[in-house]
Amino acid sequence: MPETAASTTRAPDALLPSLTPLLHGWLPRQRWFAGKGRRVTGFTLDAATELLPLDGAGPGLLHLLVRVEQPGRPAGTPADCYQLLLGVRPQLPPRLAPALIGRIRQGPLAGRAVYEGLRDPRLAGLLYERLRAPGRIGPLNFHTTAALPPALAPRVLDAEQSNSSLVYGDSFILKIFRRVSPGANPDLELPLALAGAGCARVPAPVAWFETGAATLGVLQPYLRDSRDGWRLALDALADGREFTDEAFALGRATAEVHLALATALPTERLHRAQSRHLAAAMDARLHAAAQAVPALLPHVPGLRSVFAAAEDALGSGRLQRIHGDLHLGQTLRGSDGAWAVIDFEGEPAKPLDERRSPQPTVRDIAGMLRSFDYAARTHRPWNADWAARCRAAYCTGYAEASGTDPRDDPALLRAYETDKAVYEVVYEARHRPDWLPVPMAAIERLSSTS
Ligand SMILES: Nc1ncnc2c1ncn2[C@@H]1O[C@H](COP(=O)(O)OP(=O)(O)O)[C@@H](O)[C@H]1O
Ligand SMILES: O=P(O)(O)O[C@H]1O[C@H](CO)[C@@H](O[C@H]2O[C@H](CO)[C@@H](O)[C@H](O)[C@H]2O)[C@H](O)[C@H]1O
Repeated sequence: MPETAASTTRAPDALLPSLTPLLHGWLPRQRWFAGKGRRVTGFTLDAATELLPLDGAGPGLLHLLVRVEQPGRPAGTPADCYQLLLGVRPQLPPRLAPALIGRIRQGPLAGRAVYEGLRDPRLAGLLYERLRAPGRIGPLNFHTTAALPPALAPRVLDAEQSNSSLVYGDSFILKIFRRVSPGANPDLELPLALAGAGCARVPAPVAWFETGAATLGVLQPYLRDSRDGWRLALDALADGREFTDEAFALGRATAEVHLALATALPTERLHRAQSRHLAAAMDARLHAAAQAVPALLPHVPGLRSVFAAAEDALGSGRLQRIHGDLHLGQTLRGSDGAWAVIDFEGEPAKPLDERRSPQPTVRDIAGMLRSFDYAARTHRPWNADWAARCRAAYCTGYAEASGTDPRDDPALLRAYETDKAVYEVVYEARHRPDWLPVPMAAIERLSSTS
C-alpha cells in the first residue's frame, strides 16, 4: 500500500487495552504532559486514526486523541486530552531504539513495537504529505493555503517545549499541539488573522489540521537564520553590550502586532464592571498562587493594593486580542534585524476560553518588561540598570509605533507586571524551582514601593 493511501479509523476500544500499559509508563514522563504530580488512573480514547495501517510489514502510524484520567479534577470538567502520534512496527531498527515506548503484549498486534512516530523520518514525512494534500481522513481535516513543495526531509526540534515541533527541510516548521482543547487554537487563529491583515511580524500559517472541534497542528515558514530574543539578550549581557536598539525595535514590533490584531478582530470598550472583574481576577490569581507557593503570603497585602489601584486605571481602556504570553523567548530576530513574534497560544495552563478572551494590550507589554528583568537577573553580577534601559527603550519603541506610551499609565503597568510576576512564581515553583528567586525579587519590589 503506498504511504499516501487513504487510511482507516479503528474502533477506539479495540486498541486501548493493548496500549494502556505502555501509555502508563511513558505519557506522564513527557515534557509536554501538563498533569505532572498527580496520579494517572486510566485512559480513554476520543479518536484513533490509522494514518498508515498498523498490521503491515512496514511501519504503521496511529493518531490518537487520548484522555488522561487523574484525580482532583473539578466536577463537570472533562479529563485533559492529549494528541499522540505512535509508530507501530514488527521490528524497530536500531536507529529508532531511543524512540521505543514498549511492545504490545496482547491482541492482534501482539509483539509489535510502539514508538514515538514523530522520531521516524518516514512517518514524519508522511504527515507532511498529508498536510500537502488537503482533505479528510477519519476525524482529521487537513488544510493548506498554498501549494507546498514535496518530500522535504523532517527533523524533530529538540527544544524544551510545551508542544512538539518538526522542521521540514529548513523551510517549514510543524507544531503539533499536545494538550488539545475544544475551540480554535489561538496559535492558528491569530497568525491567520495577522496574515490576513498584512502584518509581516508573524510567520503566516501555510497548512494545518484539526478535528472540527480542536486545532491539532500548524505548519508555518521556518525562519532558519533567526535567533530568539532570550538568547540574544543573554549574549548581549555576557559580552557587556547594551540591548536597547533591539528592545526599541521589539517595542515597535509589539505595537504593530497589537494594531493589526485590533484591525483584524473585534475590540470592545472596557466597562466599569469589567474593570472590577479584571482586578478581582488578578486578586483571585494571587490568592490561588499564595496557596500553592506560601513564600508569597507576606506580600499579599502589598500586592492587593497594587491591583486595587489598577481598577481605576483600567476604567476607560479597550480590550482586544493579544499575544497572551509575550516574553523574549517568543521572539525571533532575523539576520536583517527584523523581529518576528511566535507562539500565540497564551499561557499554557489557562483554559482556552480565557486565553481567547480580549484583554488590555498592557498585559503583553508587562510580559516583555518582566523578560528584560529575568534576563538581567540571570546574569552575575545582576545588572539592574541594563534591564531598566531595555525596558525604557521597549516602551519608547511601542509608543512611537502605536501613539500610546505604556508608561503614561503607571498604575496599570505595575498591576499587570505584578500579575505576571505572580504567574511566574507559580510557574517556576512547579517547573524550575532554582529560578524562583527571579520572580520573587520582582514580587518584593512591586509589593513594597508605593
Ligand atoms: N517560525 C519559526 N522559525 C524558526 N524557529 C521557530 C519558529 N517557530 C518556532 N520556532 C522555534 O521553536 C521553538 C518552540 O516553538 P514554540 O511555538 O514556542 O513552541 P511551544 O509552544 O511548544 O513552546 C521556539 O523557541 C523557536 O526556537
Ligand atoms: O514559552 P512557554 O509558552 O512555554 O512559556 C512558559 O515558559 C517560559 C520559560 O521557558 C516562562 O517564561 C519565564 O522565563 C523566561 C526565561 O526562561 C523569561 O524570559 C520570561 O519573562 C518568564 O516569564 C513563561 O512564563 C511560561 O509561560
